[in-house]
Amino acid sequence: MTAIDVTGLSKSHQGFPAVKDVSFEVAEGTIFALLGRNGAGKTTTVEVLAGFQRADGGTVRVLGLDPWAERAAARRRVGIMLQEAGFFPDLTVARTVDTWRDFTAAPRPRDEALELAGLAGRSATKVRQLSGGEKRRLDLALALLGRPDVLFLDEPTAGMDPEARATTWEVVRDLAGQGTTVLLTTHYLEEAQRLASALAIMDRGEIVASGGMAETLAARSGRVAFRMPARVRPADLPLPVTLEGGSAVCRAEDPDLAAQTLLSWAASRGVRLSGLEVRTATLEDLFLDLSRSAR
Ligand SMILES: Nc1ncnc2c1ncn2[C@@H]1O[C@H](COP(=O)(O)OP(=O)(O)OP(=O)(O)O)[C@@H](O)[C@H]1O
Repeated sequence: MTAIDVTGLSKSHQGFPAVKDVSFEVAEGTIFALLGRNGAGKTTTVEVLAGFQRADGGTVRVLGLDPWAERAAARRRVGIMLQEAGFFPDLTVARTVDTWRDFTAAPRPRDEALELAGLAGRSATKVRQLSGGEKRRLDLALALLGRPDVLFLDEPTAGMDPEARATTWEVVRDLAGQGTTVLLTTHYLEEAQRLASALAIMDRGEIVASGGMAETLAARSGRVAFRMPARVRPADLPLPVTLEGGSAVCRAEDPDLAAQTLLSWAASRGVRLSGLEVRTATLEDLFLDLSRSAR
């Protein structure tokens, strides 16, 4: 079942086309990463999906509902964590959650939400005394209050230390395991690669790559890197390489095969390839390749 369906979405801000003809689908119970450089149009897309902004063109459906026209019905089933949280700084964490609970149908108990978001024990703290990462966690606790079927998380781990990030991703993974559909944006590509089963990369308002995570990465070149041996010139090697620092880097669809070719060449000449590193494409490779070609 498709939980989120975006077809031909476009949205301008004061004449500036922030999102142009964007289409993607998110399957129920999966984690989908919406990625892109600053200003690519991710937040605008999420805000349209969350019903905060009205699309200029195209169709958007969340659980079959139009998030703008059927906002009340959609809101009951989604949890939203945007980049700018509007908290009252003088309220305690507990009061903030309780105030939010009053507006939520069948909310989770306060302590359960705080525990889930990694804020257990901080109930009595005033919001102004929370760190940036802790404020993100409070935001997550509020997004989880209504046991949403769909969660929109716009840079949920911004400002968190590595341990807090890992805990947050664990929560997200558990929620998806229980059937929640999660659409998130993040600049932490390694974590997105581990967490999400599908992705779309946006650039200047358009989608430049999308699909299943595994398939999308498998279709990209992997790389073999090694320290360039003394007295060997790139032209001597059996495969084309680029020099990056002191390393020779060979991009290949099948990096294992490329490594074998290089190693047998080296063995036949009594050359040693040290620091050899073989890996399939990562999300970061894909992202950087796309950014380079977009420049
Ligand atoms: N309210 C607004 N008024 C005018 N321009 C806007 C507005 N909101 C966003 N924009 C512009 O639209 C473009 C897309 O912005 P958006 O916030 O959607 O990008 P993003 O991919 O979420 O970026 P980031 O990673 O920095 O959060 C940017 O060029 C931004 O300056």
